[in-house]
This record gives sequence, C-alpha cells and structure tokens, in this order.
Amino acid sequence: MPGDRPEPPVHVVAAVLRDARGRILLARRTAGRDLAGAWEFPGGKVEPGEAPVAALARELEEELGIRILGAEPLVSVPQAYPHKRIVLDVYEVPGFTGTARGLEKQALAWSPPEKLASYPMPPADRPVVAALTAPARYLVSPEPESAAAFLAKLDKALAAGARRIQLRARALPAQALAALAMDARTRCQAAGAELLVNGEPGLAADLGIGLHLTSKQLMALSGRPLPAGQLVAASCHDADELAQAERLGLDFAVLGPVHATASHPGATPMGWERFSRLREGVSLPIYALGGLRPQDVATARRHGGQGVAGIRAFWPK
Ligand SMILES: Nc1nc2c([nH]c(=O)n2[C@@H]2O[C@H](COP(=O)(O)OP(=O)(O)OP(=O)(O)O)[C@@H](O)[C@H]2O)c(=O)[nH]1
Ligand SMILES: [Mg+2]
Repeated sequence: MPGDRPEPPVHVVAAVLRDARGRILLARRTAGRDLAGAWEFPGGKVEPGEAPVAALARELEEELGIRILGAEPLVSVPQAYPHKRIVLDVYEVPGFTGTARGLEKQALAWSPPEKLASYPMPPADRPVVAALTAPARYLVSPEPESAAAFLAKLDKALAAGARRIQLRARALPAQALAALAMDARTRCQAAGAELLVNGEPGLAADLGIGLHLTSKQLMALSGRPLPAGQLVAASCHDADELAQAERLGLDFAVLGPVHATASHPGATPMGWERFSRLREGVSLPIYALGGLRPQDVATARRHGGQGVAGIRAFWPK
C-alpha cells in the first residue's frame, strides 16, 4: 500500500430482518462475487450521495422485494479485507411489507438468533452476530473490600441486568480467590449471567467458568487455554495483542484505554478513531474500555464495538 493513507472504506448497509417467530433473515452470496457462498445480512453498497437508510431501503427492495418501515442503527463495523476496507453499517428493521424472496437467485434462510454463529459468514459479520446475541456491557469488579461486600454488590448488579462479569481481585491469595469465584458462580448461574475470572487457566477450568487473560498472559500463550464453549477473553491495547487474541480463537477482547481513566493513570488514551482502526484488523467482538460509562454503548457500537466495559461506573452504588 503506498504511504500510510489507505483508500477510504466502502460504505455497506445491511439489515436485521425478523419474522413473527423472531428468526433473522440471512442471504447467501452467489457464485462469482467476492466471499461467494458466505451467508450475510441482506444489503449492499451505498451509492455516492445516497443516505444510508435510503440505500438500505433500495437494496432490500431490489434484492428481496420488500419495503421497510424503519431502521434503527445496531452496529457499524469497520473491517479490512485483503483488497479493500469496508464499513458494514447494520440496522435493525422494526417491520416491513411484502414477502422476502431471493430476487437475485440468492438462497435465503431464517435463523434463530442463537444459531446465527453456525453459518459461515464474512469476517465483518462476527461482531454483528455478537451484538445481536451477547451482552453490551462487561462489568469488571473493583478490587473487593471483602467477600461479603463484593457478593452483595454482585447481587445488585445481577438484579439490575448485568449478564457478563469479570471477577478481578489481583490482591487476593489464590485460595480466597477460588472461594470467592465459587460463590460468585452460584449467583451468576442463578441469574443466567456469564462469569469470567481474571487469573490462572486452571482455576477457570476447575470451576467451569470463563477466563479473562491479562495482555501479558495472552502474549505468553500458544493455544486457547480452555475448550470452545467455555469463554476466554483478553485485555488488549494494540494491534499485536488483538491479532494474538484472534489467532488463539478467543471469544472476545477488551480494548483501551479509549479515554483517560483514574484506574490506569499512566496509560495514553487511544480515542475512538484509533479504536475503530484497530478493530478493522480482526473480526473479534471487542468491548471498549477506559473512562466510559454504561450509557456509552451506542457510541461504542458506532465505532464497531460490542459495547463497553468498565469498573467503577458500572456497578450499583
Ligand atoms: N450485504 C452485505 N455485505 C457484506 C456483509 N458482510 C460483508 O463483509 N459484506 C461485504 O460488503 C460488500 C457488500 O457488497 P455487495 O456485493 O452486497 O454490494 P451490492 O449489493 O451493492 O452489490 P454489487 O456491488 O455486487 O452489485 C461486499 O464486499 C461484501 O462481501 C453483510 O452481512 N451483508
Ligand atoms: Mg448486496
């Protein structure tokens, strides 16, 4: 690539269309086009001067013969492919008229949300599937003052809807951490929430819970430390760490700091623009971290993030 100024990305719009049973429509890319055979969310390229939602309406009329009744932004995923960059700008469509048919001879499939991940899709679609099926907020525990105080806070957070939680207690001795993780596991299971422990792979394996790796642990590994089905995530700060997380087949990453934060005063904030550029290079779902609030999910999604992660601002008082 000449110089450091890549071509501007191709703007692609796509839709999440649901049937009465909540299933989501996928279309199969036909032979002879790039990524032929892959399943995708129906849509296509925005034409010069065209508004994104107008482009979406046009594409769905041309490809499926339907008229949409609205469109709400879901997530906008910047993605680098070998020969181009795209931004896959995905909208939830609350309703449409007409019956969806494959007017360009493309196969169609209605998939329950939990089955979407089993369809082969282009790399940009993985963060979209994650946005549709996994939590938008990842709560990281503050260093617990005591087990009882932490568990009381956890109960409150679960009652308030938290569904993905990292137990991070770097100052606790191994046995105390194991005991606390066990109590936290019982509560998270009852609430249908996911729990990841920041610690050794063996602890997560023994307890059957998820594992959150520090970037140092991540870079020292040569394979995924737990089987598929048991969550593994990592803290990342740059392109190398994200590439390693993808290579190891991790489930998601946390990337930051986006803004300055009191908990990591020495770190240089990357800002949203750099967050987007880093996200382009991998297809992992990525939470933004650093000086963010729970209500920043929409901003994170505009930059291709799964949502936001945080410590202080994310826990009930
Ligand atoms: N529509 C759609 N395109 C996607 C998705 N994911 C993804 O990587 N893409 C990429 O975004 C670009 C969209 O181009 P397209 O071929 O659908 O565009 P289009 O409907 O305007 O058709 P055409 O340019 O082939 O005539 C392709 O490079 C495609 O591989 C997705 O979920 N839906
Ligand atoms: Mg298309």
